[in-house]
Amino acid sequence: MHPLARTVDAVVRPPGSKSITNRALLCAALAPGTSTLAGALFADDTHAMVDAVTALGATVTASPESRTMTVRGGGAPVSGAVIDARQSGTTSRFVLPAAALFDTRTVVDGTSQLRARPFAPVLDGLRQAGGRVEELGEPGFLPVAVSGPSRGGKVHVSGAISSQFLSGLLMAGPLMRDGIDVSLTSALVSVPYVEMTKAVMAAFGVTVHGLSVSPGSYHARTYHIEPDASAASYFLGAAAIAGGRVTVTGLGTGSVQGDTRFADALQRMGASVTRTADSLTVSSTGGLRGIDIDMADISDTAQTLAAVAVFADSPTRVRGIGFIRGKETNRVAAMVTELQRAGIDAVEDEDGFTITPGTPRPTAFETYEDHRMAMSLSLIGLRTPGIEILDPGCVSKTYPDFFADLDTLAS
Ligand SMILES: O=C(O)C1=C[C@@H](OP(=O)(O)O)[C@@H](O)[C@H](O)C1
Ligand SMILES: C=C(OP(=O)(O)O)C(=O)O
Repeated sequence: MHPLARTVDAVVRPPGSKSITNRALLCAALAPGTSTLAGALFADDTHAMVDAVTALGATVTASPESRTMTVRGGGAPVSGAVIDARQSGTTSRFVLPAAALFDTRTVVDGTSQLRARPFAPVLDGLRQAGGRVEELGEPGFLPVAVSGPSRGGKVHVSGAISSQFLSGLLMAGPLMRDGIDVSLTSALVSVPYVEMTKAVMAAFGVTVHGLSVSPGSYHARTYHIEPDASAASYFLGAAAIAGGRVTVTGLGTGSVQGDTRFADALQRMGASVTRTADSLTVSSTGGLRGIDIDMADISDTAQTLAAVAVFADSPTRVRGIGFIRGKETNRVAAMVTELQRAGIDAVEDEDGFTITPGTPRPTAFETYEDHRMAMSLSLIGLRTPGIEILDPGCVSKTYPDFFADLDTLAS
């Protein structure tokens, strides 16, 4: 990577939201009729979901050039379906309850990385809802076989390690005989993602009251997907690090993505933020200060903030994100280890990390098969010479063209 020669002044539009694309694919697959998803993300995680809903009986026609997916929904899985969710948490956690709507047996599996991530809360929830669950490996982990039909009703689920379990149960809920009524047994992390689930379900004709949904049906429709706000965090972070201005289009004040709040964190650090109905702009003249911030709601942007924190003039403490140790990698340990590798004083805390600003030395960063390690650490290369990102191809999980788009900041 080469540091930027000057401040940035760019307008970018990241690809479609992974989280919205995967929710819309599932809701469309459960809706009789044909839906059109415009602005969809084409990346490993959404390809995994396309394959998953196809195994559940949907027909998906994808057109990468026009960023459109057409979904004929309302089908049923063939007997003995095996779904490979690859590295995708959303795909795996969302399709398990959907597969358990049907009386056929479906196996859900993934890469060794996904096999190491937790699944117990959604499996417990499914059992309470009357689904049959067989853990084919270690209890609480993939691979898992499910069958139904789940009758639904009252279920108690932990929200402490992921909100995806709750989102998956809610999306299958209207097709359960008794609907579903979820009670949380702990505080919920990643709360805005549950609001997003409700918003996408509502768009496909299903209303969730609190965490309760009555029996009903989804309705096919044309649905427009916003650009990905987590992906946008790298460009907004770049404006803070390099100075200058970046506008992200398509992420307006009405966005359903909590990660747009990353801009508020940058504002607290001293950047300026402007929001319009269709855009989000961060500008900075330098002089960032460290902050103390709870990122439990927006944890996919914690690594981005860590990269920005390196260039502030006082330490940054990120709290509330202990649960990101169970993501693609142990993100708390990985970020601290890599910043230390660059000579930065970074310390792991029980619920996050503390980063003291410094001057990074030239470093080849390990990325741990974690797209967000690669994308966030690349921001350090915007200011520091001699930064190399190892295994850069891991960004294909959510953003295959990331490095090409990052290069546009230099033009
Ligand atoms: O529901 C979703 O689309 C997501 C929820 C979050 O996960 P957790 O709820 O596991 O924190 C987030 O990290 C992930 O990238 C996408
Ligand atoms: C945690 C992530 O993804 P998932 O849980 O969907 O695999 C992510 O994209 O940062």
